[in-house]
This record gives sequence, structure tokens and C-alpha cells, in this order.
Amino acid sequence: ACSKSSAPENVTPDATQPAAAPVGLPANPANVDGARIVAADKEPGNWMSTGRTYDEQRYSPLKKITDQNVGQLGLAWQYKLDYDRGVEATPIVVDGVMYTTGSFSVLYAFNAATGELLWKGDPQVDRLKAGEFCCDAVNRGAAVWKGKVYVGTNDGRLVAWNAKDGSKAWDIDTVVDRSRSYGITGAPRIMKDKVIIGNGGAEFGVRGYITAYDAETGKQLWRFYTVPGDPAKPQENKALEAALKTWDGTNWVKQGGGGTVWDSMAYDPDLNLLYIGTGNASYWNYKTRSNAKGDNLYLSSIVAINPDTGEYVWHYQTTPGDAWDFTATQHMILADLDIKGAKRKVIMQAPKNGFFYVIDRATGKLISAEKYAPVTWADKVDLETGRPVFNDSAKYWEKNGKPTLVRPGFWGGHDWQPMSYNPNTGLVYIPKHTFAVEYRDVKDPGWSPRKHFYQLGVAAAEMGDSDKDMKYWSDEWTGSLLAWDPIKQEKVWEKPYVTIFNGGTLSTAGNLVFEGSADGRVIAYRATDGEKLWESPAQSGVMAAPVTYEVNGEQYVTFMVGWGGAFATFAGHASLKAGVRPWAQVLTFKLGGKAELAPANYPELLPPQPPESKATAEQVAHGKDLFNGHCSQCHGINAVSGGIVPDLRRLSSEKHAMFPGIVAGAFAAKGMPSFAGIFTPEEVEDLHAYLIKRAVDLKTDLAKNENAK
Ligand SMILES: O=C(O)c1cc(C(=O)O)c2c(n1)C(=O)C(=O)c1cc(C(=O)O)[nH]c1-2
Ligand SMILES: [Ca+2]
Repeated sequence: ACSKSSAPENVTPDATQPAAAPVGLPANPANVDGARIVAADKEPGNWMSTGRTYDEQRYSPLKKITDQNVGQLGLAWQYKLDYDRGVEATPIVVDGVMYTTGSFSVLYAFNAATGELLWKGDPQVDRLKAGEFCCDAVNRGAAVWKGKVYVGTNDGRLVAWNAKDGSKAWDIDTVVDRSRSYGITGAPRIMKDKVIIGNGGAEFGVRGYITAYDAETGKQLWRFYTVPGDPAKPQENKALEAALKTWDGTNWVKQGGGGTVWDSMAYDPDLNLLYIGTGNASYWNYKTRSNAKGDNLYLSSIVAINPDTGEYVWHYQTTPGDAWDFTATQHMILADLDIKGAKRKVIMQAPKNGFFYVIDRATGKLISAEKYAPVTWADKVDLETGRPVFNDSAKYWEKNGKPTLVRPGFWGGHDWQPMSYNPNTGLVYIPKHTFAVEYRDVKDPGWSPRKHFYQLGVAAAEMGDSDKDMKYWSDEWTGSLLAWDPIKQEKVWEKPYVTIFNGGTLSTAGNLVFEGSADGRVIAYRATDGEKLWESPAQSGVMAAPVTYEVNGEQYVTFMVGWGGAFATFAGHASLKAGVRPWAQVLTFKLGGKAELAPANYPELLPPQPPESKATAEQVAHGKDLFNGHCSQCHGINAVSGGIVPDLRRLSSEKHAMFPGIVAGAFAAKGMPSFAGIFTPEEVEDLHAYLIKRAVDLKTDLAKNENAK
């Protein structure tokens, strides 16, 4: 195979030597345009955009694999990816070639029938910036258009690759303010020769927006901000002038406001509307941000936009005045449903806040909303006003600093893992969470320019100090696959899992639902009643949504495997319950597949080796605050790692001895960012004191378990 990877940006390819197309590529690879995507059902063997169709239903009409023969599925091919961190991509498959992504936004082109690598595009994301991404170095996939393949990068660039040979066509910076922690994890969407991309970062304090670029040249065409800018200056458009009236005070200007468009979009070519899902607020704390006043538009909303101009058309806000990280960035599905005798063009979403919404997608008017998961922050959604009826119990900013339990919490009743809609069963298949956390009001912390520092204005998911407390929370958090009737707004069947963060779903005309699980399996269920018909080991947790496609008349199903993302990095203690280690790979199955699964080769776990420490209890407590503020997004809250990056309770004696050096960048080449100039020497000492304490805790715990045997 010709693997043409990681050409540094400053090297100009030799123009006199035409690059030979790798063997296995069609003459015109990735030759997709709008007409082809609109007519996707005429070539169901391809999967040409992230949700397969512009409706984003993630339903495939292929039916060679059915509920009758799915038991004969076997491995067709396996490909080990470069980085064992979270894998979240939906592959694109066009004319026998698969384009998919792994960690650090690396793009792979495979022969879709054999798994042979045709080329690889590494955008050279600075691995040391990993501390500035909220949720691991993840990427949710590529988009293709007229011979190019597009990927947004963790460090906020949009890169176009030539599908013929993997050379770079263009590479542009999408970030408006490099002093803030913007990053891209979502897949681009493309319509009318425009590539649309948003970004993430609301947990670090940013102002959300999306941008449209010319697919051919990368030239910027328009930009839409989701929250108003500094009221002292004119707003970019009328929609933002209107939004400004729904914010109070000016604290949010420095805090960023939030509303990041970090994942889902959908497009209706007939209505000519682009739908974007907007994220949570920066800061989370409604009082600190906006004096607990106003709806704070357009946070936590679905916004319909004219893709030609970037102009606002309508919005529906799911959580006015969001205070809990209730993003509405979750997957949106367009469908035409029979509701009370009328065919309605609807948009469906199960955002984090726990309500399943059915909305008229021409007007933005709410049709129905019901709880699909346990919810305490609102009693119901009023169908007259379209607004939630808030429950005061969730208003932590009114509780004098007392911890306040809210259902769901910040990972929602459902996070980014895509759902799917099967028009035959009429059901939506949702990777659901049963989730709760405590939020606690803290004294207004003000704005901090430290880039990798959570800026929430509230303490959330404090786990206490004891492993018993931590276990309590991990037991609270469970997942399931929920089959939901969107017309009746009720559950049809549900299958439980041990943790949250199971995989996105795929539904097919073979009466099947495919899903991978956090506990390391790939599974097929009967779509009508949820009976499990097939499963196979995945060797790691699966979060991404599978796809299905056909090459030479044979149907394949591909799962992107790899544990990581927000849950496994931040909440190591709870994610360990899934019992998997990170191992990133592509697994493709077909009927009668006979390939043998190569064994996974997980790194060894060291026993804790804490040195003596004379630190005071105050130092340890200060170290804990520093750790949970700066380090927990990768190394896990209270230093219990989910295994995606090293468990700092298991540092070797040598590493303890060189601890200040590691914090200052000694392991930069291995991906540990340098915090030189960010922590004072005293802060480094306190951090270390806390980690020594946690190593002692673990050592004691392991010894106890040993004795118990
Ligand atoms: O507000 C944001 O800007 C933002 C960005 C991201 C992201 O880009 O991945 C996530 C979230 N929020 C978030 O709230 C969340 O639960 C989440 C989970 C994940 C993941 O990849 O596992 N990303 C994100
Ligand atoms: Ca968020």
C-alpha cells in the first residue's frame, strides 16, 4: 500500500511528478456532490455524508444482512489506529473507499473491502495542546465533496485533503481568538459547495460560532455567532441584536458566553435550511454569568440558518438560561411523520436536558416534548409556550453553596453519540444515559486567562474524598439502548448497559440496530423488539456509530473502536466499571467473514510507589483543587484515571523524583503538555503532595483487597 502520510506543511510537493494514484482507488475518488447526496437512496451501497443522508437518519436501506442471518457475521478486516485514545468518527464510504478519522484528527483512507490503507493525512495537531481540549483528542469524522476530504482539527483548523493521493489541498485557521481554548471535534457538513464547521470549548470560556468556507478554495463565505458579543460594540446582525436583550449585566462578555456548535447539524434542501445545535453557556453558572436573568439566546438551541447567507431564520431554545451544561448539540434527525392525521416535516432531538423534542422544521414551532430519561430540573414542557416549566430544586445558585442534585447532569440523558431513525419501525434508537450530578454554587471566581482551566463558575461532580463516595456516583450512572416512538412520545423497548457512553446507533432495512458498547462489545439487535441477535468482542469501549455499505455486491458493517472521550478521561473512577482499556481500531464485519481478531496489547499497569511526604493537609487540599481544575479533564477527577492517559497514582519512583520536570514539559514528546510558567513552584509541590496522597490511598486500597482474598 502507498501510505502517504504527514507531509510537513512547508514542503511543496514536486509539481513536475504527477502523484500516482494508490492502487485500489477509483479514477475519481470522493466524487460526491449535493445531487448525489440528495439521491443517496439510489446508491445505498455508499455512505456519503456523516448521517448518510442530509436528513441524518443513519438508516441504511441495505438488507443483505438481516435479522435472519446476522448470526453469521464474522470479521472481514481489522486495522489498528495510531493513538489509543477516544475514537468517535463515523466513516464515510464512497465507491469502495472508506475515509475515517482517529485521535488528533488523523485521517485514514482505506480500501473498504480489504482494510488496506491507501493513504493517511496527519494534520500535525500539536500533541502538547491536548490540555486545551475539554474531552480528549477526539474527532467525529470527515466529509467529502468533489474529490476532496475535509477534517476539522483539535487545534481549530479545517483541512482539505485531495482524495486521489492524500496530499493537502488547503489548511486554514478557523479560530477567531487564539487566546481562548477553541478546538474542533465535530464532522464538517457540506451543501452547495460550502463546508460548514463549528467548534468546542465552552467549558474553558469561549464565544460560539460556525463558519462557511468555499469547498474548492477554503475562502471564508460567512460566519454566524450563536451568542452576542460585547454590548459596547455593534452586533454582527439583527438576530444578535435581539439575542442581546436576553442577557443581563456584562460578566458573560469576558466569560465568553458559550453556545459552541461542537457537533450536530442537518440540512433540508427543499426548505433550504441548515440546522445547527448550539451548546451550553460559558460560564455554566447562570447567576455569575447573567445575574440569573434572561433566556440567554441562542444557548442550548436548534437554530435554522439560510446556508447561502448565514442568516438566522428561526430558533427553538430547549433550555432557556442554561446552567447545567445542557447542550442542544446532540444529533438531530429530519423525518416526515404522521401526527394527528397530518404529514409533518419534523426535526427530532434528544438533547442532554432529558426531553425528546419533535419540532416543525419549517417554522421552529414545538409539536411535542416528553422525558426520555429521569429529569428533575423541569416538570414538563408547556406545549402552548414551548417553554420548560422549571423546578426550583435544580437552581443551585439559590442554595447558599449547598450541593444540589440535578437529573440529568452535564453528560445528559444522551450525549453526542448519534441516534438513528428507522422509517419501517417508526422508532428512534437512542444511546441513553441515566445520569445525575451535584452542582454547588461557588463565590464568583472571575475570569482566568489560564487556557486549560475549566471555567464554569460552579463546582460540579465533586466526588468527595473517599472511594466509597466515588463508587456511589459511578453506581448512579448507567446507560441503555432506548427504542423510542417519536409520535406517541413513549418507550417501546430498552436494553441496559453497565455505564454511560455506549456507542451511537445504526438502523437498517434488515430489521436491525447495530451498536457498540462501553464494555467492549459490538452488538446487533432486532429493530422491532430489541432481541439481541449477534455480538462480538471489540477489545475496547465503543462510542462511535457504526456504518454499513456494499462493495462488489457484498454488505459490510464497520465499527470504529476506541475508549476515551469526556467520560473515560474525566470520570475515570466510573468509566473503569466498563472494564475496558483503550485500544483504537477499525473492525469491519461481513456474512461469513473469517478473519482472526489480532490480540490487543494493552500497556502494563504499575503498582503505586509513593515517596515519603511531609506536606500539610492544607497543601494536599490546595493540590486537589489545582488538580481537579487543570488536570482532571485528562487524568480523571480525584486522579482516578480511566486509563486513556497515565494514572498518576501509579507513577514509578523515578517519575515521582522528576515530578517538577514532568510538569515543566519533560515528557512533551510523549504528549504531556508543559505547564511551565503556569504553576508556581509551590503549586507544583502541592499538586505533587495531592498525587502522593492518592497513591497512598490506592496502595492501601489494593492491600486491603489483597487481604480480603
Ligand atoms: O461545550 C463545549 O464546547 C463542548 C465541547 C465538546 C467537544 O468538543 O467534544 C464536548 C462538550 N462540550 C460536552 O459538554 C460534552 O459532554 C462532551 C463529550 C465529548 C466527547 O467527545 O466525549 N465532547 C464533549
Ligand atoms: Ca459542554
